[in-house]
Amino acid sequence: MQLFVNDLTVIDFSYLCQQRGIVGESWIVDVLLDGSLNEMSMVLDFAVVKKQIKAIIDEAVDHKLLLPMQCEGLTLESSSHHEDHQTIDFLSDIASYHLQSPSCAFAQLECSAITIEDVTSHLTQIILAQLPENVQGLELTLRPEVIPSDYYHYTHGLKLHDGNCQRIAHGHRSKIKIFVDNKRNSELEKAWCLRWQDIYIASEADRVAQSDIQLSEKASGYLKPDHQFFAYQAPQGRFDIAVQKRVLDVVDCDSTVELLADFILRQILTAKPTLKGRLKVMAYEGVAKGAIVNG
Ligand SMILES: Nc1nc2c(c(=O)[nH]1)N=C([C@H](O)[C@H](O)COP(=O)(O)OP(=O)(O)OP(=O)(O)O)CN2
Repeated sequence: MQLFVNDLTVIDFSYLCQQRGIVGESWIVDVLLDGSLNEMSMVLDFAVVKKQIKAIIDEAVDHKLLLPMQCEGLTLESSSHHEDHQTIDFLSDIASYHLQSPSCAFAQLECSAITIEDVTSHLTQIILAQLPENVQGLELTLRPEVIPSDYYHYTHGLKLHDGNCQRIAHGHRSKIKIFVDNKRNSELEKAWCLRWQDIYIASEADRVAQSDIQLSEKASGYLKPDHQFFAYQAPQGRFDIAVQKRVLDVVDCDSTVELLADFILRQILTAKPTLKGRLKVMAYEGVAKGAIVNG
């Protein structure tokens, strides 16, 4: 007997990519279970699928930075600044990134590049080990949302969030809809998707001096003149990141989707003041959720 739950959850995360740097991503998860019926005549109670399997996925990869441990450009070490924190030095083809985070903000995968197949088999192993005996098979499908228009991939952290969004390098793959006089404007949408293609979005308020950043001991040997530094203390611990200007956008607000929508609107109006009163920005954060501003 098979049991399915489609759209069980959306995994919002970032990963290290040798070619693209740090990439924000959102994958929808569908689950198919294979098993015999239990004493309730069920393969598994939907409530258990929805709560327990989702919780396992959240704990394993959601809102984390996924690390391809066999990637040559990656070095992961224990932090010398804080217990249960780790540092990352990542030399990608387009920029170098240096981070310190509580260990729970990273997920290690034994592969050289993060792919849907690798994450699927990583999660399948973890979940199968925790299912009751009558469930013998598990087929997970991870899939990006089908988006017929432009979209961007961004990575950020929300220091004020009391949940996992405080992690300084988690991200999303998000579409954007921009309307002028109630009509979609693909030119503006394309421009923002180019600007925020594989971007790290930092808040000006989190900027720190180089002397105050806490990274690995070897990081200083890799830093370039265009590295910029951001750090904050949040409930899970201390977070630090050094990012090069070419893969960075610094906003004058927090990076909640409400404030990003407002940032986009303000930036468009600064460049094109004649659009005042005619604009609507609908910014998504991952799949099927976001914020709308008019102005
Ligand atoms: N009003 C807002 N709420 C939240 C924002 C935001 O910008 N505005 N942002 C976040 C985080 O950035 C987070 O990455 C997105 O959260 P979400 O995927 O909804 O998080 P959960 O894992 O809690 O939800 P699931 O349904 O379990 O995926 C949070 N909130």
